Amino acid sequence: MSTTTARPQWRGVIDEYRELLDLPAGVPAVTLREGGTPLVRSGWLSGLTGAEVWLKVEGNNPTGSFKDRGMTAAISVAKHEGARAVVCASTGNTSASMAAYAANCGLTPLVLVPEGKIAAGKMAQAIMHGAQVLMVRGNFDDCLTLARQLAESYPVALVNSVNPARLEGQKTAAFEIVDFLGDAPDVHVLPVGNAGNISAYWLGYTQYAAAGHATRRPVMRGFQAAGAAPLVNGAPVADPETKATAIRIGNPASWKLAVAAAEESGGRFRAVTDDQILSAQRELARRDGVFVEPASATGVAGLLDDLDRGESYAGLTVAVTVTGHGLKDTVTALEGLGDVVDSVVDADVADVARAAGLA
Ligand SMILES: Cc1ncc(COP(=O)(O)O)c(C=O)c1O
Ligand SMILES: N[C@@H](CCOP(=O)(O)O)C(=O)O
Repeated sequence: MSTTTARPQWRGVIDEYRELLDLPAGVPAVTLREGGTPLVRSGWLSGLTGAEVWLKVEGNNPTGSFKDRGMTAAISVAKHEGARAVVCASTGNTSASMAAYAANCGLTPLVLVPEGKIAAGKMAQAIMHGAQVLMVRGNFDDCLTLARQLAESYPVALVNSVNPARLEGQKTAAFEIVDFLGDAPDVHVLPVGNAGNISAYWLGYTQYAAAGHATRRPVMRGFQAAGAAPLVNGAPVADPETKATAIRIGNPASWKLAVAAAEESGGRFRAVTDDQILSAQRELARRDGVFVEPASATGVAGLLDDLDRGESYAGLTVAVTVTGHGLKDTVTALEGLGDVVDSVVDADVADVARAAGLA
């Protein structure tokens, strides 16, 4: 008989951090064991900056993005409170996540997305999990307005990040970073779209520091795509445009919380171009082996842009959230590479060796 003791499985963010989350007492967790994502040291960025740069790889969540941390909480509460159907506006990831968690507990998912602006992988996820997907002639901000109106007038629970349970779940990423590093980083860098995530991280770092688990809170630096940078411009953008479709958002719902996070932490928002984002995405894949979707590389692009501007990160500990998996949007990833099939060869070792430059 084997003497091996079974290792306890990661329980998902609600049961790992329940006492720190402001959720209804004893709410049963609808979980796909989200969270517990790796913090990978970036040799490339650490070398460039002279800092210790850690990537919080949120693409390793069950549906491939950080949204799962918030969705386990929002769907658990919705189910507990007797909802039968859930709705979200989405640029893709929220819908994939909502649909998966709704499927897991038997809720009916309804998704509103901007027509023609959703990466195929994300659309496939929502559809495979049984969501009804309605494509709206409008942008994400229009979709969110519609989703709010639906939830006000019809029996359907809204699970975008305006639902407070979402931020409760998402703040667990900050807890995990502190748990791993032993303290908060000096600086935290991340992409910003609807601005729920930067707000959730700040809540998490603040709560953990207040509870004595960290001696400090990081400086929060949020980066947006230049064509969709309302927080940088200080005004909503009517027609946001960027190849990083996940953050193609002109009027972030958590605007005030995000600005408070930046101001209270001594941080800021800056914009980077689509070329910078796509280049950062490629470099991260090639140099660190971490394949993220375009929007997810926005923080890395921002860090590189800061270096170009002469900003120093030397000697600091820096956390960079890379928010979603690269496989969600392979079309945009490959678009910039031209002909990706190097050459076709015969099934012949000499031919292969020649083509590979070995002979
Ligand atoms: C992959 C990805 N990264 C970043 C963001 C931005 O996060 P937030 O909307 O919480 O600012 C989103 C969604 O907006 C996203 O899907
Ligand atoms: N990028 C998001 C936009 C909606 O954000 P949410 O956090 O408010 O749900 C998406 O994936 O749809």
